[in-house]
Amino acid sequence: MSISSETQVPLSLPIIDFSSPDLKPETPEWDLVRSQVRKALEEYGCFEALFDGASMELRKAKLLEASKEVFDLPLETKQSTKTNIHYEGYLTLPVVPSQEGMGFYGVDNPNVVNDLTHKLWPQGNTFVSKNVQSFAEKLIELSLKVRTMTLESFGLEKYMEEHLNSANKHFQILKYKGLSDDDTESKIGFYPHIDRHFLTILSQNDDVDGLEIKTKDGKEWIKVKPSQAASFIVMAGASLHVLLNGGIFPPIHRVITTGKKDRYSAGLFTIPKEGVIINAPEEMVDDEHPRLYKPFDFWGFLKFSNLPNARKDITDLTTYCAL
Ligand SMILES: O=C(O)CCC(=O)C(=O)O
Ligand SMILES: [Fe+2]
Repeated sequence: MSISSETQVPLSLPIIDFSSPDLKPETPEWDLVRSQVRKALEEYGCFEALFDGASMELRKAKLLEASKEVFDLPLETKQSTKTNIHYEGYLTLPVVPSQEGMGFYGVDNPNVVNDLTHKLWPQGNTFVSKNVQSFAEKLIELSLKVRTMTLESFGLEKYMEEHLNSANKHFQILKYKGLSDDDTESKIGFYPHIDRHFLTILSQNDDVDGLEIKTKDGKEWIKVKPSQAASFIVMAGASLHVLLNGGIFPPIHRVITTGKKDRYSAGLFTIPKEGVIINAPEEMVDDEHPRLYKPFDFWGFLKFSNLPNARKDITDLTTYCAL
């Protein structure tokens, strides 16, 4: 049988394996993975990472249970976690009412997770806090490897410590309500956007897909179908793009809800600390690569790109930096 010219293999993301116990700096294995990371971030702005197979599968299952416990609480209880920090506590977006999130800002501090679970359950909830923390810890480990490799691949070792110290770790669990019986078509679960911070690591539950990532040429959406249960999507954000003077790019992505089942996902976000000014090192600037952005204040950009007329794509960055 001949294959029709219409038949196309669906696009997929590069897959990079971080699971080897020998993956340590200054080994041939590290250098190989580092070059794969660099290529993927240049060409796709993201990749699928395999990391710690069996242990992550178990952690993922526990996190799913913990997420359900959180989102099953009464709305008022969830709302009581809100503070004046943008990322902290319960979060909903008026334009996408089917989505809700719970954010642990500064997740590497055990008090943050404990305090938040105590707001949700006066007596605390060890199952939730332990599992949130241990899941986030593994993602922090992966994000540290990716950030280190990325800076090394551009020869920016001398800025490593400063960069690694310049970010807070934020962990968020998310729920997207499945379609109701009246819904006849798929719905937007999360509108198309670029992430604004340095780096995102996403974990979607295998049985409900929905994440789609736009190709660099802007022509196609890649439907993300993780190749294994224990895999994660690593994605560059606008702040990393600014730091590397455009050396990598932040991809546009969205979530589409197609089935009746609720979708749960979780992410680790590496967010520039307040007061940090991001400026591409001189090593990243030459005649062929003129400086793209003036010194960049992430928290100012966050406010700007939250305004109702923001486009949620890279043009927000160019507009903000031209002000
Ligand atoms: O739920 C997802 O898979 C995507 C979430 C996302 O894009 C975000 O939180 O920025
Ligand atoms: Fe995102």
